[in-house]
Amino acid sequence: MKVARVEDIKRMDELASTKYGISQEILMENAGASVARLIESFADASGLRVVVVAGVGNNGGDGLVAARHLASQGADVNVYIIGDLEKITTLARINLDRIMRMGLPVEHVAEDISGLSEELHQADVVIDALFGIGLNRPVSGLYARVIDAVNGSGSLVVSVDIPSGVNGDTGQVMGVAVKADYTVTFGLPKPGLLIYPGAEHAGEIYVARISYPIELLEDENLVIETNDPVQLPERKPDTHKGDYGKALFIAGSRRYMGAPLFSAYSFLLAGGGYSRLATASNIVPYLGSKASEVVYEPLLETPSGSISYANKDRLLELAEWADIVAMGPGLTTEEETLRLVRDLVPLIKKPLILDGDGLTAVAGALELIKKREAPTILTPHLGEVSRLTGISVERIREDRIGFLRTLCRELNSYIVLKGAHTLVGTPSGKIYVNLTGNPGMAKAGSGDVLVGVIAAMLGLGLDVGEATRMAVLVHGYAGDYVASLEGIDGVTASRMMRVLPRVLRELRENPEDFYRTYSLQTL
Ligand SMILES: NC(=O)C1=CN([C@@H]2O[C@H](COP(=O)(O)OP(=O)(O)OC[C@H]3O[C@@H](n4cnc5c(N)ncnc54)[C@H](OP(=O)(O)O)[C@@H]3O)[C@@H](O)[C@H]2O)[C@H](O)CC1
Ligand SMILES: [K+]
Repeated sequence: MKVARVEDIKRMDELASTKYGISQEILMENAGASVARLIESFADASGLRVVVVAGVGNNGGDGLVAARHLASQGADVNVYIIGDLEKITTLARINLDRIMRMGLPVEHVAEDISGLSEELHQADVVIDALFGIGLNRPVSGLYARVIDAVNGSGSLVVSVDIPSGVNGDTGQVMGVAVKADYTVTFGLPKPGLLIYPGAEHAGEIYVARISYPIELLEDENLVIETNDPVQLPERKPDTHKGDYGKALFIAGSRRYMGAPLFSAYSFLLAGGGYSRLATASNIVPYLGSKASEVVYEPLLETPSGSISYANKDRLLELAEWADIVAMGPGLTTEEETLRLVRDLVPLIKKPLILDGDGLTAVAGALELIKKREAPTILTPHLGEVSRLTGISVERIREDRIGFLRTLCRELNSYIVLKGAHTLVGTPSGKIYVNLTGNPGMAKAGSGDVLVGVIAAMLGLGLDVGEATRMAVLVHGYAGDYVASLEGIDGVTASRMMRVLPRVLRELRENPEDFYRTYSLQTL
């Protein structure tokens, strides 16, 4: 499903009326009606005590339309308007007029919110229609007090379009924000509903169809979309291991033995063909006993047990043999090893996955990545991408998607920006918001499994963009699968690795289960 930023929605609105003659009034009527419809789907409207908290913009207008629909179904609706009535929009004014003529109790809250607070506590349902995509500054004063009162009401809260106070594009809370049980968003989901903390404020998201033409909903100019599964290529009967990708993993050290194991073995468990692990010779016997299907290339070590620079030529030979190269997991930050990584990055003429210490090696030396011809996939978490670019985590959090789009273009790379939710960016500036995964996965080793799965998706024959985003989806799905079996605290890299084959079988045989679990509901 496409995801629409505020600017996208404004363009869609413009086109809806200029190109199709679909007026804002029609859109508002459908929007408000969809909010009422959601509420009627879980509660009998007659006698239902509903409090609508409406701003003076069109978000408020939607709330007033919902008030009218619910009242006409017999609900007991009280409406509170917050804001300067001099600035009320035309459409909000028209709908305010309609409900007043219907005799609905409407109160304009200027300063004292005691009446409103009392009503909020008595309400069965509160409709939050203060701000939507028009939020353009931190919430303060009376609005902040009203939002606190809504959050403290203990009533079920339905937010109109976006929980008021959440930035629709970035998911940041602008001072204070409504914590909703449900959000009914119009036309297409906004990024801020899918990125934390906005995602946490949205509750269950329903995407309401309000009669935008399909062409607008699927417009190629919409650069963000939810990360939906791609069709996995069939494993043909008459094939041999080389057909599913020959992957070279340059990983591990005497200190980190799990990382190379998780990445090289996950590749095989996610369908990869030939897994070759070039690692510190000292740990090969141990790893060999853990994963005998992996082929090992013992490497010369530094005194502290990291991969030494002397291996450079041998590694370039191995890269020639491979279809895919992954470099970084568990390498350590020993200077000699980082120098080796920096020298290898521009010389490896195959798709290269850079993770963990491999990213540390190129931090501040991004031209090494820019001058690569073969595809590059980077898999940083927030801290790593901050080190990589020198931009603070706080700055990145202000606009993750904008930051990622710029970085992918600059580095001509596919970048997995791990987090909640993980984002996948492509060099052409497309962004995929991944909806699988859970906080239990934020553990050592989890990222190493992802490296192996990306290599496996490439080995299965997906193109780089599809392979990267499908791997992120599979990885999160595996994490959710283990969390459902073991509880969220039991999600470990080895458990995730073990369930990879089952997750792939699920995606091959029952993709509808995926959609049922992860797709945003439409209304
Ligand atoms: N195309 C659609 O998706 C449809 C959208 N609809 C609904 O319309 C809103 C957007 O309505 P809009 O009037 O543009 O803005 P809001 O209602 O979100 O905000 C109202 C005004 O509030 C002011 N504002 C912004 N931030 C703050 C703040 N922190 N404190 C106080 N006031 C604030 C701002 O006006 P200013 O003049 O003060 O800047 C906003 O304009 C959309 O979300 C949907 O719900 C249509 O009804 C259906 C189709
Ligand atoms: K709202």
